[in-house]
Amino acid sequence: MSHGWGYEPTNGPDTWAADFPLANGPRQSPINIIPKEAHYDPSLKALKIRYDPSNTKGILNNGHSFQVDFVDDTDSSSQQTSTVPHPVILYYTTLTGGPISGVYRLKQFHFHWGGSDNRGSEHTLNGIKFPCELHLVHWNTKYPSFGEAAEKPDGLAVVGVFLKIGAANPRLQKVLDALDAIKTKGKQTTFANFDPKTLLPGSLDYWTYEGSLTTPPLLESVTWIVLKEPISISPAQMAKFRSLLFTGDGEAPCYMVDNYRPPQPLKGRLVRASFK
Ligand SMILES: NCCOCCOCCNC(=O)c1ccc(S(N)(=O)=O)cc1
Ligand SMILES: [Zn+2]
Repeated sequence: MSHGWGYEPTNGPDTWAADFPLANGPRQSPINIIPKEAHYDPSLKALKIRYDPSNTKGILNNGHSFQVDFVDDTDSSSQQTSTVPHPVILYYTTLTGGPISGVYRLKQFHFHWGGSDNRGSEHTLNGIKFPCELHLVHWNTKYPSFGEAAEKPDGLAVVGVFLKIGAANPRLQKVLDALDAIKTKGKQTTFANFDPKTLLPGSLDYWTYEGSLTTPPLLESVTWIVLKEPISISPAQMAKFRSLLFTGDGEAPCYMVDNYRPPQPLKGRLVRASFK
């Protein structure tokens, strides 16, 4: 029985408003970015992504995409074991600067992609779709948890990176090699320390606007930071993404492709550019 939101005709983006009325809200994502209509804002700071030897928690096929999860809380469970109190030293990957104030902590990154190279990204540039888009999801540490932050207008910050077809990207290889172990919905596997900064392009020039989660519950809590410079992915590496399944073990297999929401109305929002 097919239930729950997805990307098929019966449960895809055009049907989401029925269960998630925010779908027609005033600050929905993604959007089409028109560089000529973006406003250069000299007060925007440079993005600062500080990678500490943070514990990459694992990699998961959640039935909509796959995500690499990071330790983003003081893991209380590990403090219960020993009788002798020991400091649990946890490092976090944090985002500061840019359009945001305060410290946002990386929770996970994931991708959206198409069934062929002419589509797949969520944000578009002058109406152009890229074959794939990376999202690095961070939450504002002024709130106690991701779940709480996700309900606040300044709770989340997602860095979006376009991927374009080109030479094989060695930085993706470690992620790609893990996909064999998470082919179907619900599968997860461990994933050793991974430096998410290695996935970023040379330039951190960006566009920024106030938006939302691009999947249900579509919460309007995201400051979007979309990088101007894409990173590369090869056709063979794209094929690896497309070999994942939306479906779980034992279900009729359905390839995980076209897991992107199309651009939403701007509704008067301003898109600012960090560069001229
Ligand atoms: N009170 C509980 C609220 O829970 C938070 C809601 O999020 C549930 C899971 N979804 C996500 O975490 C989530 C994260 C990022 C993106 S996206 N594609 O906008 O980057 C989409 C979805
Ligand atoms: Zn996303």
